[in-house]
Amino acid sequence: MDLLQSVMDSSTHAIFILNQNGIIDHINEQAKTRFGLFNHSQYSHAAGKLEKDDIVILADTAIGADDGNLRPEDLNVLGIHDKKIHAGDACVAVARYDNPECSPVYKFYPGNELEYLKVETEVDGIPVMATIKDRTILVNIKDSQYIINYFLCVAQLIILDGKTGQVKFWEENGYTARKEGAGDILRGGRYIAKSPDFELNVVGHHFSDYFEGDLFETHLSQIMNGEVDCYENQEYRINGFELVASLLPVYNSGTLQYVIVRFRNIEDIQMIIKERNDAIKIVEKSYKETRRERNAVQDERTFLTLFGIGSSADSSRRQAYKLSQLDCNILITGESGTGKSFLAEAISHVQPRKGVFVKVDCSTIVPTLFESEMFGYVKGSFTGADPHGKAGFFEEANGGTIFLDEIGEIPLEIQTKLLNVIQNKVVTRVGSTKAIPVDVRILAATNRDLKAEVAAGRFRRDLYYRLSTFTVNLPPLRDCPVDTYFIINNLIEKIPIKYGIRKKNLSGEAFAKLTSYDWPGNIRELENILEQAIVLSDSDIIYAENIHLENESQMLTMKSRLAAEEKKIILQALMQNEGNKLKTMQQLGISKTVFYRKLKEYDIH
Ligand SMILES: Nc1ncnc2c1ncn2[C@@H]1O[C@H](COP(=O)(O)OP(=O)(O)OP(=O)(O)O)[C@@H](O)[C@H]1O
Repeated sequence: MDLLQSVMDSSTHAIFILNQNGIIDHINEQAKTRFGLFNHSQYSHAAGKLEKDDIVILADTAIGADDGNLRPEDLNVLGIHDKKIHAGDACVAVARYDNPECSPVYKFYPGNELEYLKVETEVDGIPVMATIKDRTILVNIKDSQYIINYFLCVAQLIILDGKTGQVKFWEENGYTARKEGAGDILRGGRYIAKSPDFELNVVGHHFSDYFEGDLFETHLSQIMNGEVDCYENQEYRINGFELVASLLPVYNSGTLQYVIVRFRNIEDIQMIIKERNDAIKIVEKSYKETRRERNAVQDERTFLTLFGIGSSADSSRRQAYKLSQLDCNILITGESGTGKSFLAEAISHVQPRKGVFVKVDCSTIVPTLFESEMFGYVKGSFTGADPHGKAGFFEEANGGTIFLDEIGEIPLEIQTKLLNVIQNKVVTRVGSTKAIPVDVRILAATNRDLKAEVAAGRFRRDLYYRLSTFTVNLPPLRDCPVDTYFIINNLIEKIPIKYGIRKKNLSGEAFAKLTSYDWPGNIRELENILEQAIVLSDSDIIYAENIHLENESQMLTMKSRLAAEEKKIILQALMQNEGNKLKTMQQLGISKTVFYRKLKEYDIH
């Protein structure tokens, strides 16, 4: 055996080496096993085809998928003419081939959500049982058992000789490569002999002669044409198997010589796919169950889907939806990053009130400009003002909604004016005495404990009661881990769109890593981590090692360190300028707005 072959065989990966024309030059033992290129069982059968009166046992988890393109009409040869059976349905049947006088025994299950399907019968005194359960197809014929495990879909076809009752064919891994899918055989195709020493020799043949997969073929031809450098850890469907492969070209003096096709360790992949499918199944199940209970309007469904129907934080979101339909003011509370702004925008989309949505981040407004920014000013009110005067945020939001984010930051004197707006539905511009009527819905949010702020005299009690009549509290992510599933699902759709990249999938392990973390930074932190993982990972699958939770905390530390440095610089500059703020901001080269925001952020008086 040559050295290259020994090296390849010692790998845990399935490897093919293709020449520059796509012809298989080398294949290792793992690849032969993976694709069923040799017979696993100790039994043999001769080559042949279906004959009239043969007994056929068919168990297919999804008609038309990984079964040699079986079509519902192909079942006619088994005496099954059922218009209710469609492509994608699961089906189990025991029947005679090409004998219209014999009635088939069969069951089918619509769609691909099959959990259990079983047929038990007797043909010519031979007991037969075929079951699809727990990702396994099990067929019992007298005392023999035939088992095929699957992850997405598979079909088992067993043929008993119509005269002798002897088993003359059964499916084994590799049936697609051998063109022995159930569809091929029911349509009259021949099957080759199996024996314990049988091996299908694919070396010297084009890869696509035996292995089918559209995306894989596209990528392979891109590599062959030199359009793409390489593909690493991409998800492909080949001969019905979900696989992860890398396509690595080998050049000699600038000319393509070979393409190494390396499939990741099979056990790994099967585990990853199983974990992911299980996790998704659990989520989908709880989603469907809750949906079944409800008979809600489309808007409510869309609204709740954003946050995860059936999640533990569901009650606050349902409450938020109900409140959105009333024209009342709403206070949204919750720790930083729990999605308060996101919820406010969602409310504005589903509420009956139309008009503009004006978002105001109260923490970024310089105290001296608060009044004019909020309520506007008339011409000549103060130096530096727009000579024509200006409408404030409330006037801008007239007829629509204003979202006051970080409402706990509003200075006391402005709180009084805000109360006036709420009670009398009018605003008075700075420099004017004229009251302008405004019709505005107020949504407000804070991560502060406003009750404590009231007790400390920093927030007006009457304003607090006005705002908090309808309060929605968003719990932190750690208190409702189920929400993480839904948010992850939203984010893995949203992030690739934001960055204009392909959608990526999470491995089961990555999913588990994300859901077992307690997310002190809530959804914002989860979003940052997922963004990093999705944008920076090279493959279409996000593995656990792509999720950098520790790095994130280092990044936060870095952020807080930078903030501490910035505060130090501002304090030093203030000292040098003996507290003169104008001189300090000039020395630092920052605008008045930024300077005052920093003073506030770092609590410098
Ligand atoms: N249900 C959700 N699905 C997807 N992304 C979400 C969801 N809720 C929030 N986000 C995202 O999480 C991030 C943080 O949300 P948001 O800014 O609304 O939090 P917040 O509570 O207002 O934070 P802060 O108090 O710090 O202002 C945003 O980027 C937002 O788009």
